[in-house]
Amino acid sequence: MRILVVEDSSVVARVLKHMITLQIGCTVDVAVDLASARALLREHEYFVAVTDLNLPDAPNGESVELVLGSHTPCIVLTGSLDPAQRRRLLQMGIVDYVFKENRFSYEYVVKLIATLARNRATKVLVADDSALSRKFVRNLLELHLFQVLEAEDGARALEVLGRESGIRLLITDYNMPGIDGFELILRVREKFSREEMAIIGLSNDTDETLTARFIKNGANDFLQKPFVHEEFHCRVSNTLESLEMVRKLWEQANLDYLTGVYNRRFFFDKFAPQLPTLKEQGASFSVALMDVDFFKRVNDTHGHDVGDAVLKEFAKRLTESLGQHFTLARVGGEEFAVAMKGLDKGRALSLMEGFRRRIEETPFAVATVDLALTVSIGVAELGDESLDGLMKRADLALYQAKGSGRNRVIAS
Ligand SMILES: Nc1nc2c(ncn2[C@@H]2O[C@H](COP(=O)(O)OP(=O)(O)OP(=O)(O)O)[C@@H](O)[C@H]2O)c(=O)[nH]1
Repeated sequence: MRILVVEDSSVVARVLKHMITLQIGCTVDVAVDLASARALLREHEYFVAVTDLNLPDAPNGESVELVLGSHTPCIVLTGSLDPAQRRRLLQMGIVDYVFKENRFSYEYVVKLIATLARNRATKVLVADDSALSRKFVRNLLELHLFQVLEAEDGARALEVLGRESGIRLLITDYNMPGIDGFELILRVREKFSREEMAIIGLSNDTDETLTARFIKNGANDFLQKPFVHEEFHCRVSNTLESLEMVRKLWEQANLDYLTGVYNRRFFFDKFAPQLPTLKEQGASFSVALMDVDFFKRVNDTHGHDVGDAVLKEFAKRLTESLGQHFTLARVGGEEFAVAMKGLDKGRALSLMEGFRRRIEETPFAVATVDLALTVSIGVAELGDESLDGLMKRADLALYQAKGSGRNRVIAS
């Protein structure tokens, strides 16, 4: 990623270059006037250009025209801006403008660049029955490099959400034929939690209770139409920032910090409440509990770091073996559990036997050592018991596998 800074003040240019290089880790070129900016833009493709509005050879914002003319997203730095200039710059399609006031202004620029880089991978769905309104919102989002999808009503929005994975933000109008904004949010929240997707409501309805109603229905924020560019972008970026924060908290609570697989808490929270229904339906459900054999020796001989790397590799191999169908968690130090919905004892046993064999056949290449390791596994199929009871039976089977020589799978 390459960034262009067009700035005649050597102090400002140096500060910006330093901060961007340090915090974003990309190459920064500096142009001190329009002529050198033109030459650099000819030579390189830039992810974004941060440009001063007034340069010695371009006193009237010609640098903005130059940058936008080369299809490069443009952030404008300026000492001041009157309302007419502001309107003109926004119409031209700049990403944002920043006043050169203090160090927080430069921090804002760096944060904005980092946000733009993230936005490139962020999908946003816009649901609105007005084509004009959709286009307006799409343009604003595309200026900030989002991947934008559109739906002309609530039903189509649900269709898109069913077919496209990874949509992080839904922006929905209130008044739409068929499924309106409220109903759409309710339906979306049945499938997507607040950790998975953020929602912003829009409306030009003057009902002053709308904001609260949208938020009570599951939206994260609400915008009254018509809105100004700056407010739209602030709301979108705040909403996505809080989504990111909620997601991080969720990850800290539910994922194992070392291997990245689910943790014990997630495993029990997810499956304990499901067991009564699975029993009622007569569905097959098995669990496996596994433990790397003589793992203490790995730590004792090669050190804790190598032990950690083995656990990571073990979790990776197990994830690959299981595919999307089954759930894996690290439930203890070197102990992993697998939940296998739809598998009876026999099928669970053969799946685990395949995995045991693969561990035995392929040594772990960690740091400079090749470690031949094995795993013992206990399997149990759901009977008339709680998840605790089922896990205890799998644990007993694992204990038997250890006791009868290790490197084997035993079903209870
Ligand atoms: N490197 C590393 N080691 C861990 C971690 N958690 C637990 N352990 C180690 O795992 C080892 C478990 O050893 P034991 O329970 O005695 O069993 P074992 O050596 O695996 O032998 P068996 O299970 O009887 O085959 C201990 O040395 C723990 O310190 C971890 O997060 N990282």
